[in-house]
Amino acid sequence: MTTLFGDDFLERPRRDIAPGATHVPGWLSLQQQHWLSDRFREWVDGPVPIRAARVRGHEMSVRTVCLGWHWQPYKYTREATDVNGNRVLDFPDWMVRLGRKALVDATGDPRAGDDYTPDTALVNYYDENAHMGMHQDSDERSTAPVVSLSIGDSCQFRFGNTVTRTKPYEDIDLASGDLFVFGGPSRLAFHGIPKVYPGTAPDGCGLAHGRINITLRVTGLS
Ligand SMILES: O=C(O)CCC(=O)C(=O)O
Ligand SMILES: [Fe+2]
Repeated sequence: MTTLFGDDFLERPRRDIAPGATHVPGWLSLQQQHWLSDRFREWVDGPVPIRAARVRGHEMSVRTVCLGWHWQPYKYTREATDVNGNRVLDFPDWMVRLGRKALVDATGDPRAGDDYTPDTALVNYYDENAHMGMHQDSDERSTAPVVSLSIGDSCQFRFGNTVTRTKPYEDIDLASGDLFVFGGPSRLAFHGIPKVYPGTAPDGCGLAHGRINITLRVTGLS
């Protein structure tokens, strides 16, 4: 029998990791994960193909496609000048609503999303060998929170401090459907993905291999 509040739910409660940083396991239903996986395939086939950004001459192992604004190290542009020059897809209205709901659910404050209008999404794809080094999300001019969604294989997520990319940090597993929000005093915390756990994507999430991560952000640009 499957129950709504089975072991998985009880073992992985919502948890504050640091002030302003909250992990909400299982936030997206399987159906929502599947729907987002389908959208991912449309974005990949959009005007700007998914690509590995080059950071100081090295290709990242993660590949990224963007909505609203195109991120390239270390700026946002409307046109993907480091790919094919095309303008990226518009940021969808439903993603604004999704971001607002995420803040409400992560904080428990029904008003937490009222002033939140994300205008860019970085959509990352990790194959089984991909990882992301410790970094800050600091190319945005706004201090509004980052909303992060995970679909597919689980990964190890390292969430650190705002001063150094080294310890203290905490390692947390992010699974398919999980929400992670970091804002306030944690907005500029260093974080990274040391590894993906291949073969851990749940049946029905819409992704057979690898991991999709979607981060919603406010660029502060106009
Ligand atoms: O994949 C993740 O969960 C984090 C991605 C990330 O930190 C980023 O895109 O800046
Ligand atoms: Fe990041």
